[in-house]
Amino acid sequence: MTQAMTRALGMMSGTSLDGVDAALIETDGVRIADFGRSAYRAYSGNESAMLHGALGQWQDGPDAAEAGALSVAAHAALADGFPEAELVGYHGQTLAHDPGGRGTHQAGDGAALARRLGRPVVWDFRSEDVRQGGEGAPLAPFFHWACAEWAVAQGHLPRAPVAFLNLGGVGNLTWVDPSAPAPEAPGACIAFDTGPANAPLNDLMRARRGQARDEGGALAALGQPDEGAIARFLTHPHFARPLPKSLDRDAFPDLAASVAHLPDADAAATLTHAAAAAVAAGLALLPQAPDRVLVCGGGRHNGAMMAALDARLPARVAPVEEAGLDGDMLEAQAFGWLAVRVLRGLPTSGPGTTGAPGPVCGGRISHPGRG
Ligand SMILES: Nc1ncnc2c1ncn2[C@@H]1O[C@H](COP(=O)(O)OP(=O)(O)OP(=O)(O)O)[C@@H](O)[C@H]1O
Ligand SMILES: CC(=O)N[C@H]1[C@@H]2OC[C@@H](O2)[C@@H](O)[C@@H]1O[C@H](C)C(=O)O
Repeated sequence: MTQAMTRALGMMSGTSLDGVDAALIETDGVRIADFGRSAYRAYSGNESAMLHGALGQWQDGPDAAEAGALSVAAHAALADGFPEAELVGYHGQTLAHDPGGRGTHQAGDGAALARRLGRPVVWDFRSEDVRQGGEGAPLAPFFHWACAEWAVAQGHLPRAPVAFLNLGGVGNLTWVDPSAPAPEAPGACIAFDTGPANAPLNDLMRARRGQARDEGGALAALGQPDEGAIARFLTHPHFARPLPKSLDRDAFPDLAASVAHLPDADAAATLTHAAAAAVAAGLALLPQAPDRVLVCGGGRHNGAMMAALDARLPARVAPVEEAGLDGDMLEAQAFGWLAVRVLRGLPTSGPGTTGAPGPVCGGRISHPGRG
């Protein structure tokens, strides 16, 4: 039986703390019928500074309520431009993530957003997975299965295993078999957080140059990576952990310290190559290497990062646009697609993606007027 399609708006504000992405998607929570328009709202300097100051805080932290209110207001302003969306998927701002300890914290009250928008909002996507013993992240992998299935149907990809690599503040990778009948089917998706991606590089650029990022990878392209520092970085326990696994944004404090003595360009090149080396270390743990790695997220705009991946991965590396997808909006689309899955009672994660013991139906639905 064919399920009705829902037009959902997915919204994501990632670990880079640069702003909020929003994108429309039409789906039954399994297949993608259509992608829609999208928008981005950058955080102001003050907003970004506020959120940076709140990083690491839990629900009872001194700035958590203010960060949550900021997040709700920013998302509401963006969602107002999408009156056609029947349902909203709201990720919230991750401030802390420690699935084996205190849990995971995405600031922002979805019930407040639902009241403000007068539309149902699906939110708190990660807690249930953590409660059931999973990592709570990454959650885009089931959507990567849907993207692969869509791209195969459109003739953009062969029906063969492929990997999606997201390079945000943190990196995550999904190995997908588009022949699998559903994302929760055993063997359909294997996913994990690769390591730091852009966050340490952004922090370096902010500290040394007063800039938000290494535009295009121009600075890193002028430097030489310190291979000794990269080899030490790869001794971090994360890289020996079995898949799947997730990370907090600031899980690698020693990495920044290891480039402190280097000139700016060499420091940028080292952090860029460290991100790529982390991906290579993760790929080596997969039972079957993909022959193509499709890159999404802001890091694919960094030429030095793409060159480093090309040099270090045993696979062909290409932006996800090669498969007809929008690499800047994939995560926002993911949370629209996941919102529809929550509405339909379908699983949002499972053993292959978060290490949960079985399929997990995560997410909470808040209806306007009902809380
Ligand atoms: N033109 C560019 N040149 C260099 N780097 C870029 C460019 N555009 C984006 N980036 C990098 O990508 C980052 C944003 O990526 P993205 O929006 O995918 O991350 P995010 O959604 O915040 O994070 P996450 O995937 O961790 O949740 C920027 O902070 C910057 O480091
Ligand atoms: C806890 C958390 O917010 N994790 C983010 C972060 O940013 C990238 C990586 O680390 C990934 O695990 C996740 O985001 C994406 C959207 C995910 O869940 O797939």
